[in-house]
Amino acid sequence: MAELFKALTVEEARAVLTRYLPTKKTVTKVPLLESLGRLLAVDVRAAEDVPGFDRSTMDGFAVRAKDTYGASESLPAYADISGEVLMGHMPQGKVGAGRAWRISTGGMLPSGADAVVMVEFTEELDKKSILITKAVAPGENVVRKGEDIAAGEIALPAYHRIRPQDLGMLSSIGVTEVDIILPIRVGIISTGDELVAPFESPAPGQVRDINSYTLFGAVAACGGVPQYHGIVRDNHEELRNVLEKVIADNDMVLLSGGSSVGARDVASEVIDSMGEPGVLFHGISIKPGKPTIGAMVGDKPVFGLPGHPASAMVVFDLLVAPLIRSGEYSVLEKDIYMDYPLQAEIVRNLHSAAGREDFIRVRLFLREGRLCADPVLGKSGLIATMVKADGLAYIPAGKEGVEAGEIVRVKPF
Ligand SMILES: Nc1nc2c(c(=O)[nH]1)N[C@H]1C(S)=C(S)[C@@H](COP(=O)(O)OP(=O)(O)OC[C@H]3O[C@@H](n4cnc5c(N)ncnc54)[C@H](O)[C@@H]3O)O[C@H]1N2
Ligand code: MOO
Repeated sequence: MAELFKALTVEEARAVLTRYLPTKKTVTKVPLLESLGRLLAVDVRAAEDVPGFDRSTMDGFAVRAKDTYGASESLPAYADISGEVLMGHMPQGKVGAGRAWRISTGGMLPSGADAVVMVEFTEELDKKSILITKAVAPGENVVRKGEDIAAGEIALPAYHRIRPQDLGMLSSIGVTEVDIILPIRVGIISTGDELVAPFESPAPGQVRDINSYTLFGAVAACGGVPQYHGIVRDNHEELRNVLEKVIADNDMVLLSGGSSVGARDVASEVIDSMGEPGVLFHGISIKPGKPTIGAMVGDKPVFGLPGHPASAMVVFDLLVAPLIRSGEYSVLEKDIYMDYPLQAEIVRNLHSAAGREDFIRVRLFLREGRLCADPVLGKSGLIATMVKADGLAYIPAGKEGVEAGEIVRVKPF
């Protein structure tokens, strides 16, 4: 069992978890329209070219580009109209020298033609002939066969999370069923004698449960399947019994509260007693979120998140979200800066102890075109601080605070 509050750095916590995390994934087939937001289990290759033929991207005339060379308004090129492309049909015939075929946007280019002149750059002399007032280069106003994706190419790689545009790509290559990784089921438990459900009226000394709800939303937002398991009292026996069932029913468990060092803080002892290897660390050198427990019970990660609502969300974001999102546990080793893509000017001085990574809730705004981050003041027990914030700013361990005007890295919510 890990020593109480021998705090690890985030990097160390990620590394120790990574050592124990399972690599297995469960794969299932779902209809294309049910795959949105899921992770692909395998590389998906295109079996055929898309488009399957050269297509016009404009309404106009299909021509041989070289017949238009030098054409201008003052010296137009002349062409005979020798055919018309019907949408959805293969043109019967060939575009010969000095000829043009009427074509609509999306129509199949007739053989012989290699470009399309937009209708705006033509003048119809009569039903049979046009003047072309602008030259086109070969391939102009045309999408080539296989230009969207070529037969044999990987359309989408394994572990890719399917977005709306990916549904379009899959439909274009005729994929109607998709192999996805089954989303991680995450059991959520709130602990505390003071907690009541949201539909209850809290008596003096009681508060409504917040963490089950924020964590439920956070799991779903990452593409996991949250399972609400309610409130458990600060009691060894009760927590053990609930935890046993929740671990059995899920791939991962999130407990919140009882992770500190108080007399009622039972989480660490109970988690450690559930099975090997047990608690891997208890305490991370971050603010907020120091009293965090990371454990594995068999091949299932179990996290004891701090009770303060903002702290629980910050730790979730740091350690839990990457696991759920990626479906591939090794991503925990990724550089933290990858997650903080924005650079913003902090607008107040902030203190931070050296040797501790700080995650500051910030409001974002633009000042004279520059992105600025204004820290949201308030304790980590206040959910309103998360509600008012637009993101988290990151202060690395090596820094003893930041001064107004300094650039910080920010992750938007
Ligand atoms: N002497 C010390 N006290 C505390 C320390 C410390 O280092 N020494 N750490 C503080 C920090 S930082 C945090 S964070 C909290 C962590 O506490 P626990 O994880 O043990 O959680 P609890 O004591 O059960 O609760 C803390 C706080 O959060 C409220 N809470 C808990 N669960 C929920 C929930 N589901 N919904 C809403 N609010 C919740 C609870 O009522 C407490 O107010 O410990 C500090 N103390
Ligand atoms: O870590 Mo506590 O989480 O600072 O509020």
